Amino acid sequence: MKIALLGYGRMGKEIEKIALQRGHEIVLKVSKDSSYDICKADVAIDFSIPDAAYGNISNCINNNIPVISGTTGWLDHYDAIEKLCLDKEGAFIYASNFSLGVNIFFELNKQLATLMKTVEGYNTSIEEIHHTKKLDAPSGTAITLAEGIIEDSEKTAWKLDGKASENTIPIAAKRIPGVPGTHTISYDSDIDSIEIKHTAHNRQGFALGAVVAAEWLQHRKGVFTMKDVLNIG
Ligand SMILES: NC(=O)C1=CN([C@@H]2O[C@H](COP(=O)(O)OP(=O)(O)OC[C@H]3O[C@@H](n4cnc5c(N)ncnc54)[C@H](OP(=O)(O)O)[C@@H]3O)[C@@H](O)[C@H]2O)C=CC1
Ligand SMILES: O=C(O)C1=N[C@H](C(=O)O)C[C@H](O)C1
Repeated sequence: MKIALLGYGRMGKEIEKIALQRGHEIVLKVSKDSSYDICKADVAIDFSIPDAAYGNISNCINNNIPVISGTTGWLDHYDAIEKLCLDKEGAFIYASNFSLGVNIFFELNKQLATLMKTVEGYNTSIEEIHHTKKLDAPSGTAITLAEGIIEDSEKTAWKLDGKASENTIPIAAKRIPGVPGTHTISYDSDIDSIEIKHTAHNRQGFALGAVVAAEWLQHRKGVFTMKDVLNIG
């Protein structure tokens, strides 16, 4: 597969290593806001910055190139991308987190939320820890986790770094040098606490998931998620 890397930072470089190991070719490496010819690629993988993701993704779809995006912090435009992709009969996958472990964790989070609905007296909260270079907060993964809880509980919204009301889930975003990504869901009562936690030890899982998703998407049309790719949930 000929892959275009839209964003050649920490993730772009990690994806390059894994793509080469799996026998693919990197035909384009884009960093900064520059013009580029996407048409030489079979598939594009966007791990750029929040302000650039919409432009990168729409450029791919308009040129009929299947595109994977892992960039977080641009989801105000997600519906517009979904519509563009369906109108143009393109192929697109967004995931806040491409790692297999986190996608299993997403399912575990939903199952725990369903169980916790049956008991009283627990306060729900989410904590995410990332490296200090991260541009957005809360993390896309923390938002997906909050949405998973909201789907099957009385909670209706999440709130960053503030005091949550009864129906909102507080998300604490911490920044510590070198941390690839740690997410914890806690249910605390006066009697006890229940926690589930995912810790990424490095970026390999995110990168492998993105390359596997690109391989899966190459010959498909439509808007998909990692649940489709991994066939879980
Ligand atoms: N979904 C997932 O599994 C994961 C998602 N992420 C997300 O991926 C994104 C990238 O993370 P990370 O690699 O750590 O960040 P980096 O800051 O290391 O890389 C971002 C890259 O995007 C480049 N860039 C800037 N403007 C543009 C543009 N217009 N078009 C293309 N590239 C551009 C930057 O170039 P320059 O340095 O020259 O400015 C830089 O190379 C973040 O949103 C992060 O949250 C991260 C890990 C996993
Ligand atoms: O910026 C990062 O590094 C990460 N971003 C993603 C997110 O916002 O959830 C995924 C992962 O946690 C690493």
